[in-house]
Amino acid sequence: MDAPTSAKMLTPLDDLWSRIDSILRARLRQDLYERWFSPLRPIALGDGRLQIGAPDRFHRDFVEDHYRSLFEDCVPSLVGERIRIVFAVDDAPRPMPSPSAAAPALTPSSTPALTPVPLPRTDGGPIDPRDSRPNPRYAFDTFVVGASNHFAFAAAQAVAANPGRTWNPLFLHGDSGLGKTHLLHAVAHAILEKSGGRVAIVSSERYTNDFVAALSKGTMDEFRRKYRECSALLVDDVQFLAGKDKTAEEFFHTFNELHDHHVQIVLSSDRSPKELKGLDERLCSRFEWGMRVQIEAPEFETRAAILKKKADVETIDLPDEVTQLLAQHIRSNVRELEGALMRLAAFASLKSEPITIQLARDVLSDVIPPEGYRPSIERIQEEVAGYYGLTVAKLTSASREQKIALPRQVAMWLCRELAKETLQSIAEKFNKKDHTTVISAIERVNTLRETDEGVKGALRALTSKLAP
Ligand SMILES: Nc1ncnc2c1ncn2[C@@H]1O[C@H](COP(=O)(O)OP(=O)(O)OP(=O)(O)O)[C@@H](O)[C@H]1O
Repeated sequence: MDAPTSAKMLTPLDDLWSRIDSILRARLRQDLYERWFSPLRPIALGDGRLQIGAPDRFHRDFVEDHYRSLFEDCVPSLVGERIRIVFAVDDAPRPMPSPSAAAPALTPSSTPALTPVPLPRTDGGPIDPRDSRPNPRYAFDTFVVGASNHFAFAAAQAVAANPGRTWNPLFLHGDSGLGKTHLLHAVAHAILEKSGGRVAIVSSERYTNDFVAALSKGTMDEFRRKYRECSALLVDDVQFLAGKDKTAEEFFHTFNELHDHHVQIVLSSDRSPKELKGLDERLCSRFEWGMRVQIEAPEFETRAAILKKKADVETIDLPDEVTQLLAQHIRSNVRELEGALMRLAAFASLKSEPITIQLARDVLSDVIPPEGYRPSIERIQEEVAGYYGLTVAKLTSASREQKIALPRQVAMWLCRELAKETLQSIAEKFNKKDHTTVISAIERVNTLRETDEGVKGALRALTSKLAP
């Protein structure tokens, strides 16, 4: 981490940062520290928050995803109060560390009062060409392929091998944290390697911000050059274009121009084009012109393989039984799976202990339930009611309306599967006289979970919430 430049004139921010730095430097493995923490620096302290700058957005996202809890654990004890940690991109040139900036001793009593310092401007600035660079960590060879994502992987590789000619656009969709961004960046790398030039890879939020900035500064020509003069355009999370009519219209014209010139377009979204509400139909129908592929939540073996690969890359010594424990309990989001691994590795490093089942259970108690844990029927009823926007009273009523009957059947199925309750006790908690209703509910859900996307999604989301 960049050290403050003068020990004599330490501001509260510099002083706090020196303390955080010396804790992390002293306790973390050196390679971990050098790689992720040394490039960070403090930006501002005040109004109950500490803002930390990372050199680019990949670095920021990684530290935010994986190490936020480390800061949340150590900073409040240094300042003696609750404090919010905010990560931002801060790529201004960094001063050389000064040898006089040795960290002060770590005595809580010498922690200075927190004097607010001005926060940096957040109003944009010139378009940074580096925004369009793909993240080097997201490549095809770091992506683990399994049944849940092999179509998406194959489509991404096909598009990268023959950009603009195979499927244009390629539209990847699926729940959060399942690897859509990873594949987008992998395609961008491969196209850059193959044909050079410039690829424009951007989140739809960034695209929107750039568009708004260009409008207000009168730099539309520059904006259009950025997004139209490229060998591929890859836009992440296009669902955020919904409701932003002017931006979506500009994107529509960009899409048409690139498509007409056989420039590859790759898009990702958390839902399919048909489900994109609030977005011009002409645009949504264009999203279906090429290939649309859904990425599903990875199955157990893929989750375990992802953990193994990640541990290899980060040189983390991860025993098989801990891999299995994590893969068994963290099911629906690879980002959370990776986050758990990194949190575990950081704590093992801080405590100078090897990674064991016990350490995993201690550190990850929020995502790994105690052995033998089963949710109660009441908890299942609450979660199911919340998921479907009902009250528990409605869920357990005698109503036969489909919008209540289906959630009730889902809840009964979960009570049997997760809570392992008897048919009779489930019937009682749903105000049914006998258990034949429960049997029919379970049979219906068993059929629907094979055929109905809505039920499949509900069971996945509810299971991961109730039995993490
Ligand atoms: N199959 C996989 N193999 C290796 N890493 C994966 C895989 N799937 C996801 N990841 C990793 O999980 C993390 C989250 O993935 P990513 O950001 O691509 O998800 P996403 O689908 O774009 O999520 P969101 O919709 O929230 O943006 C990344 O670090 C990514 O490298």
